[in-house]
Amino acid sequence: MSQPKTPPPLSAKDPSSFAYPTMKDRIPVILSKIVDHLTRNKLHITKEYGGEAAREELKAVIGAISELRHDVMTNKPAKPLRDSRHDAPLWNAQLEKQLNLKREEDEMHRTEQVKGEGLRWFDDAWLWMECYLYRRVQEAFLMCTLLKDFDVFAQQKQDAFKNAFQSTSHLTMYLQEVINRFKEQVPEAEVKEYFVEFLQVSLWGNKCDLSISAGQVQSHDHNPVIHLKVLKHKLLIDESDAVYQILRKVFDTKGKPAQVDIVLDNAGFELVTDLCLAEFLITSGLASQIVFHAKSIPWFVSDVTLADWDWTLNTMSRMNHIAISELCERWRAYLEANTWTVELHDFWTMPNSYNEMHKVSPDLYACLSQSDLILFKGDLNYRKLVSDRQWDTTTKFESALRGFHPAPLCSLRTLKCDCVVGLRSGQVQEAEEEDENWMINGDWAIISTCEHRET
Ligand SMILES: O=P(O)(O)OC[C@@]1(O)O[C@H](CO)[C@@H](O)[C@@H]1O
Ligand SMILES: [Mn+2]
Repeated sequence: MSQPKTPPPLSAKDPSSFAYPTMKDRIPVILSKIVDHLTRNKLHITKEYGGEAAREELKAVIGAISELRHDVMTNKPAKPLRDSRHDAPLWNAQLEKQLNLKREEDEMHRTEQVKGEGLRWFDDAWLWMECYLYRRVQEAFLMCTLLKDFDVFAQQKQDAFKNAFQSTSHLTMYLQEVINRFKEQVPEAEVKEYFVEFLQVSLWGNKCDLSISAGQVQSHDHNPVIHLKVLKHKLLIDESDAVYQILRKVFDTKGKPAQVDIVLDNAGFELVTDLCLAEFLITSGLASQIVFHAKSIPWFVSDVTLADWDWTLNTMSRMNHIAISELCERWRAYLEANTWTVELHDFWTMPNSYNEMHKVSPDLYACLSQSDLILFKGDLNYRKLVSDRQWDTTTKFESALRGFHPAPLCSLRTLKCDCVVGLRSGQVQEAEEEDENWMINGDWAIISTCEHRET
């Protein structure tokens, strides 16, 4: 396949890109909410984290986040990280590399007035700057001793989970029925129907992301399975069948069920939908091993950390709800038996697109190469799969992966930013006629897959 020329990355220097309102409005709001949360909870945090010393640290954190907010709003150059977390040298080396690339480009296009040194919020690649922003938020805490492991987003993630109790109740009771159904032989057509249902519930679980809503917890009391029918026409690309065939084929090639990797996105209800999908994959026999990939630091407000994983399972296991508590017992058993494992890797919280993984983190690329199917959840993962470029929307998904083929993979993504590939020609117009914000409001989605493997 002839490779299309790689277009430039999305950037806030383009006022028509969602990068611009993100840098101009959304990120300052997210940073203000962090300062508000810390200020409002000063007494509680001071008490819980060690008295006067914690109060002093809290003051420093609030100062650092306020300064970061001012830096974004006044387009100051990015600074090297000062904390001693083990990923800081890699971040700073990448910052230097981006700077050198920028100098070379400025040399080449001398026409542009060089705005002075540095990567800037409103000038450079949105993906790089936005990932760097969340790592700078972490830096403020990592500079502390008592507060270094504080997750400033934890409360919002926990509220989001509690807020979704109705949907969680509907989904888990439905899953219990399906588990009972599989006590007998289930015809192939029915297995596939259930697969598509749980895959699409997990997809739409991605609408619940707190950074897009700048922390506003969305309430939902609908039944997620019934709701699929309403959402169907907003599924712009639906390759569910192809994803199912990838799993079926594993039996023929390996003679046993698949290993499925799930690169998680948001905590809260989205994590519940991912756990239910993973349960279905084991119950149906489509998979015998699930590897979940979580984040090693708080990320993009709502992404799942190990602490969120533990909190969610502990909270569910204590809920007075028969389906939820029975499912939690199954899930604890899967974790005990290593049928389910949860892994962390710093690459997931670096700024790199996934076509750079084999260079930056060859160990992770090798680990993903063991998988039979990698499910990437959410918008940020999609952006990293396609390098956050301004592709022509009819570009093939495989081309946009730019050689990232550790194993057959699938993106389950609701659209929250202005980059998308794999559409039919004319599909953009159809969506625009119905919803001018179709690319950024999370109401539209895609299920895109690429079966190619290159280790
Ligand atoms: O990955 P997720 O949780 O689906 O979305 C991440 C996100 O909220 O952050 C970026 C914009 O700030 C976009 O990628 C997207 O809107
Ligand atoms: Mn997210």
